[in-house]
Amino acid sequence: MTMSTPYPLKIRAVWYDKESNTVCWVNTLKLPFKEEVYCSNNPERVAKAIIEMEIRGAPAIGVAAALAVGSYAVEVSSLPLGDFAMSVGKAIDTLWRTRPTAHNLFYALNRLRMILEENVGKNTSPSEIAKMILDEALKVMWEDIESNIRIGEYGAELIPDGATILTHCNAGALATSAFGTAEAVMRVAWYKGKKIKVIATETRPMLQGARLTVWELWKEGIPVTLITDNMAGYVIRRGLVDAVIVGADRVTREGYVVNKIGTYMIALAAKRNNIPFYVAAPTSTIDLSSSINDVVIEERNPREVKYVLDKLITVEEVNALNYAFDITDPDLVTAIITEKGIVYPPFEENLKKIMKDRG
Ligand SMILES: CSC[C@@H](O)[C@@H](O)C(=O)COP(=O)(O)O
Repeated sequence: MTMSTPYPLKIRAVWYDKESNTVCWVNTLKLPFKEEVYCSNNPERVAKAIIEMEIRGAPAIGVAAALAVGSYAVEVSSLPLGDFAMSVGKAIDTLWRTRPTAHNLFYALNRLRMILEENVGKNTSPSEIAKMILDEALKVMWEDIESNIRIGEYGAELIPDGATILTHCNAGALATSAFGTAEAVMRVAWYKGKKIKVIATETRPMLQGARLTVWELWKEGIPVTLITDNMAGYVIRRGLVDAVIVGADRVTREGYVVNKIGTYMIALAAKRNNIPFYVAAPTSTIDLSSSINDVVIEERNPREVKYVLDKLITVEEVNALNYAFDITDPDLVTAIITEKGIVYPPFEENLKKIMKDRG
């Protein structure tokens, strides 16, 4: 399955290699210093890559997990049906437990689990089921790329020529399969000739902004300025920012946006200073079945806070908190840019409308 795209896919974060029947990914932990690629169809290895953040960003996690299950299903398709079903079910469970917050992971794995269960019930042969699962995983990947491009096209309309956009974390190609969400908006605006500039926050503790967003925009030729996270409020207050655009890991039915830790403070500053705060997210990130009270905010190893690029920066024994995500209230969000269109408040009502044909 291939797809021609109206814009170049200059960076691929996650893809399928047919020849070796593996999922391949760029190890984002090594960027921007080294472009290291790994390929595997071992669910445990891919799960480790997600947990340790070689692969990160909500859509990229979903696509990688789907392709891991798809390629693994093909790998074990010579097993008898019962053993095949058990092995693939176990692979889905392993990937399910990797990171708890991004909805895309559960969305993608649920699609594959449904195919497995339906067809095991019908006594379909393992090789046919494996093919269906792999095809579905590839569909998840292409849908992701397609959504990113649509998000870019819808979002670019909101961006005035010459605008300075502030973004947080990395919602670029490296957080998806190929094109990005918040960065898709910037890319398309840029390709359409809008002379935008971007301010990227460094995004402690894992530095996705400094390491990944800056690298991606640099490669694209889009002017980018790096700031520390704690500069965002002042930079906005000084009038240096025309709009904020971020991605999301999960959008709840009420329109709460769960995204990288630090997003909430930026949204507050944007509201206070009357600049728009946009969220770019595919519908695979929107979970109408979750209310804000159900959301699990991942807490990661405190070591990530105490060390920067493997260098200890504090007293080794100190306690550190490491919430990976925060929650932005719906009233701080100007609009959510999806592949189906731009959603404005009231979010609870309008998200429902846009999600109607998503099922
Ligand atoms: C298009 S990616 C949107 C989000 O996944 C992104 O902003 C983010 O918070 C990523 O967090 P990470 O911990 O790097 O996986």
